[in-house]
Amino acid sequence: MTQTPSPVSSQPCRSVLYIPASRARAMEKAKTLAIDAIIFDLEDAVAADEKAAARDTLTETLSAGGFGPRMQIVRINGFDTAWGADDLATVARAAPQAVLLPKVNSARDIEALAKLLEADPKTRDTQIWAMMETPLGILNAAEIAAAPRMAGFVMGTNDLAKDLNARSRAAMVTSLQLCLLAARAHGIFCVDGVYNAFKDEDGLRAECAQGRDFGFDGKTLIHPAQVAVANEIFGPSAEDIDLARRQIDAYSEAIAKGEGVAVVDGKIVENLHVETARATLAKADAIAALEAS
Ligand SMILES: CC(C)(COP(=O)(O)OP(=O)(O)OC[C@H]1O[C@@H](n2cnc3c(N)ncnc32)[C@H](O)[C@@H]1OP(=O)(O)O)[C@@H](O)C(=O)NCCC(=O)NCCSC(=O)C[C@H](O)C(=O)O
Ligand SMILES: [Mg+2]
Repeated sequence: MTQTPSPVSSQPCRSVLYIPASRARAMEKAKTLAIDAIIFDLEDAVAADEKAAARDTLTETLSAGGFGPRMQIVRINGFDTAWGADDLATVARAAPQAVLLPKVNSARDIEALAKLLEADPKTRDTQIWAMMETPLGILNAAEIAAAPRMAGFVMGTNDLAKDLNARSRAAMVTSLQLCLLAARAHGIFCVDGVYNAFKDEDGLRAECAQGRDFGFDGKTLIHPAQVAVANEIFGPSAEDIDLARRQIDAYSEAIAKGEGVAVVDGKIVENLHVETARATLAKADAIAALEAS
């Protein structure tokens, strides 16, 4: 029997901001930013000799709270490094919603982490997100998405470009789409990689639009200046909402007349388009609720 994937939730995941866990002031600033999720980073953005202090700063910051509805995710170092085990102990103390494992290669990496989380009562409900950034991980995307506790993929396009020896985003499109296929098949979030040139708003806008059209839920970001563009591009526009309402109304009228198909703006509207329209409205409602909170 085929497994029915659970639908991706309407929970907004448009803007996912990385913050080095060593930067207390930046973590404080995040409480004022209109971001849907935060990745508190203990991995690449924190130098080796700052890791221990960053763990303490992170524990204090998350224990103090104040992040409201923003999803809290902690990126730890891998368990093949000297820091992974201590980072996981920090996750148990700081109690974020999710832990993000870098450089995931196979479902075994996730299963091992899930066992560790299961063993500690403080992390029994912690979800797992995976950095998709190695060639082997990309090839194993489907089994990784299906692994226990998996809630989301984050594309690591810097590491992936390095490992592929790629010089363009075009060279990574197959990898991005393999991860999207796996995420959609298993009903988990899939968030696009970062845009490194954080002062180039036009470039960011173009890459966000491409990521949205591919099907990503949102974009990982490295600077507050990138937040507004990601929220705009990955949220339904006024035109999207208007079209969704008109499609739902036209389809209801068609059904009332005993017809299975409506036409809106010269294009057919069937049941499947109405599902998409309802999802658009649900996302718009979720964003409005978030912004009102
Ligand atoms: C890139 C930065 C080092 C720039 O920092 P800075 O010079 O401090 O920027 P500004 O002076 O313009 O900052 C203005 C204010 O904004 C705050 N700020 C800056 N960055 C952030 C942030 N990420 N989150 C929250 N707040 C932030 C500053 O504190 C200033 O605030 P205030 O003083 O109150 O006015 C810096 O932006 C940075 O470190 N960015 C994150 C880098 C990072 O996390 N990199 C790792 C993730 S990317 C990655 O690893 C991808 C993946 O694995 C892959 O393989 O692709
Ligand atoms: Mg990386």
